[in-house]
Amino acid sequence: MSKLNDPAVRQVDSERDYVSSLYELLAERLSEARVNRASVLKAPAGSAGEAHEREIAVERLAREIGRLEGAEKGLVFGRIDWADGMALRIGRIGLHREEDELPLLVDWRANAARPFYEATPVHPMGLRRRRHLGLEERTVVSVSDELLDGTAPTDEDVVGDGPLTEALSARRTGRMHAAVATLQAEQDAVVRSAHRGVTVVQGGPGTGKTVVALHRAAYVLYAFPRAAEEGVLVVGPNARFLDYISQVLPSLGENDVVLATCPELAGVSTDAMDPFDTARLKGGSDLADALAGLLRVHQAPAGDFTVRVGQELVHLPGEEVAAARDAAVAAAPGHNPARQVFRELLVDAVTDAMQRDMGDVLEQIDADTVRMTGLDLDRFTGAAHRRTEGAADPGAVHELDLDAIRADLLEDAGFDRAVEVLWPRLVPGDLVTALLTDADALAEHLPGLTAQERALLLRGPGDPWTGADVPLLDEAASLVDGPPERTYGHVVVDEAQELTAMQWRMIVRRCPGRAMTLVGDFAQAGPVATARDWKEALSPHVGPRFKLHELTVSYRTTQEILESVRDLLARIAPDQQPTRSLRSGESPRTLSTAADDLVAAVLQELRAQTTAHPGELLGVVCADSRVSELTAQGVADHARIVPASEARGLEFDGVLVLDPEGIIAARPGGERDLYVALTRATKRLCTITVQPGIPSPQPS
Ligand SMILES: Nc1ncnc2c1ncn2[C@@H]1O[C@H](COP(=O)(O)OP(=O)(O)OP(=O)(O)O)[C@@H](O)[C@H]1O
Repeated sequence: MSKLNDPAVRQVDSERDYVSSLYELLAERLSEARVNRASVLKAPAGSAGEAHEREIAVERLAREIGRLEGAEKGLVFGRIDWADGMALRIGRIGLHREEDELPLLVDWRANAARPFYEATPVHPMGLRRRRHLGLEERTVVSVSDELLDGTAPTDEDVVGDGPLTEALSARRTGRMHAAVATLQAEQDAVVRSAHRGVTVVQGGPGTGKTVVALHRAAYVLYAFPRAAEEGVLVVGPNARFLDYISQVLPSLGENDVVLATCPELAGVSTDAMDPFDTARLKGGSDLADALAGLLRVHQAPAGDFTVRVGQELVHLPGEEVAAARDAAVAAAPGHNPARQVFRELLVDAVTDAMQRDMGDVLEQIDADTVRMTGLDLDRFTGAAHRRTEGAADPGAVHELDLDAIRADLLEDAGFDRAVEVLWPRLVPGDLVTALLTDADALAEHLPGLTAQERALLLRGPGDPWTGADVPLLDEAASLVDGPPERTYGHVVVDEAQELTAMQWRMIVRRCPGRAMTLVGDFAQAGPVATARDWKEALSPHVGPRFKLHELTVSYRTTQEILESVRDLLARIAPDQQPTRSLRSGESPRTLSTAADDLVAAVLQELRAQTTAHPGELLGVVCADSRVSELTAQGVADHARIVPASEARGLEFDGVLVLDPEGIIAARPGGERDLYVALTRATKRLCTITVQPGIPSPQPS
């Protein structure tokens, strides 16, 4: 068949004009936005108000430019056709010629695009055909059709290998790509869910949990304007992972999502690590109770309050102080803001007491005058008001004085010092230090721990903060200064099985509306995770109010690799059903070497793989302690070296897992680290075991 008669070529040609007109429209919109921004920037801003408005307009236009630029690559990827001939093109963003016209390109998140993801031959949703378009730069290079209504293909249809197969067999680049063109129905159901509360996604390795989490973030921005206005946050386990996923949302035209690790959220940077036992203990929610208990010790615990005002000593009884404390705690979240309220209440109480005392003194003077002179001064001065509590006559002389005294007291350093004794101002870190450096405080506030466990928590006053201290510092900050200023309308957490109870608290604090998408796999939990399942992790925050979805198909790990880890999975997560895979490939291989020869064996294997499969992305996963030696020996020239503790979520075409026993032994729960390591490859897996018993061959 000549090329011209080939239906695939004809269909590709027929799509090209339409797609190039979409790119022209995109370029037009982009240049309009750039021109608008330039003219806004040029316009003079006379007043501060105008300058502010200008800033807002520039920001809005910059966002729009970012959105349009982000959508450039793979702008349009789909088309749906109804039996009556109507067709819609689906793409990363929506494009209209005029606002009130039908869109030339429908945003993938729009309702109109739903059938593209949801229609099946069993439920075609009125569609005849779903078409995927493959683009190179701005040109259509392939089309691939699925017929959904049972009709036979015509010469306008190009039925072939699905685009999913193509997407899955593409080489890995070290950065995750959007899967917007090939989201599968069970994934799309989560992404597009109308549920605004807590959505949980459980699934084995490679089932697309990260894909779902990120596309869900983009969907929330599109479909839930209120949440979008309040901002969307994506939390990941470490910087390496955030870098891996960093391109996905911008490529969906979304540049405003905040990506952060827990330490970044807390604004604390630290490399120091606790031993795992200590870290796990620090992750328990009883630490939050302990910090709150310790804080209460600093909030007017008991006793009277006596303060000098001018020449007077004013005394407040303990009950009055306690009432002020309770009112302050109820009025303001946070120790320091509540201290301010407490101080004001004490000022009121002191001035009231002075007023009472002054009334008593005046009464005494009146009585003495009557006794000594027989004159009733009140009758002459009409000053009976002065004994009343003042409201009756705001002009009363001593009432004005009391106002002045109140104002003076609020400014008075001596008064503040007296308050400081009852309710000191605190710095969050000091509260954590006060708990963790004092064996008595630990014993008092963590009565549920054994002496041995408390000893694990004890730290020296000058010790650096560790990763496990970060949520404690954040907790202390919220106890001391009140809730975080920056909160979000929707929070997405990836690798959520990793979070400790204390980390959950810091994340939930940033999402007052409890609108979250949480994805993870408890079979992959690291050594510090404190919960074993979603219920345990979430019930303190939302009780049973979360919607659980399960993903069942792996799009990364081949069936052969999944088979090879089946026994391991049964040991680490006996309740979990093995995932099935859409991919099949080579059987995993195992090599064995003497300890001294490990690096040489790694280099040899990497060279062999590079020669056999040029251009593929290779990863070497090993116990963390081996990273520096491998780097020094040049392994990083051939592959990415990934410490097992940071392998979660990542993937490579080919993976070498070094010394599995070493990975298991490196940390508690090491079998789960090994499971993560063994499930990172999309194509081939090679495990190199170390046999210390085998001596290295001696050069002859
Ligand atoms: N619908 C899809 N279309 C194309 N590729 C997909 C799809 N779903 C998942 N993938 C690909 O499969 C791989 C695994 O996806 P992802 O990382 O989201 O899985 P995961 O469940 O988060 O894995 P892990 O449990 O290891 O963290 C990625 O390369 C991803 O791009």
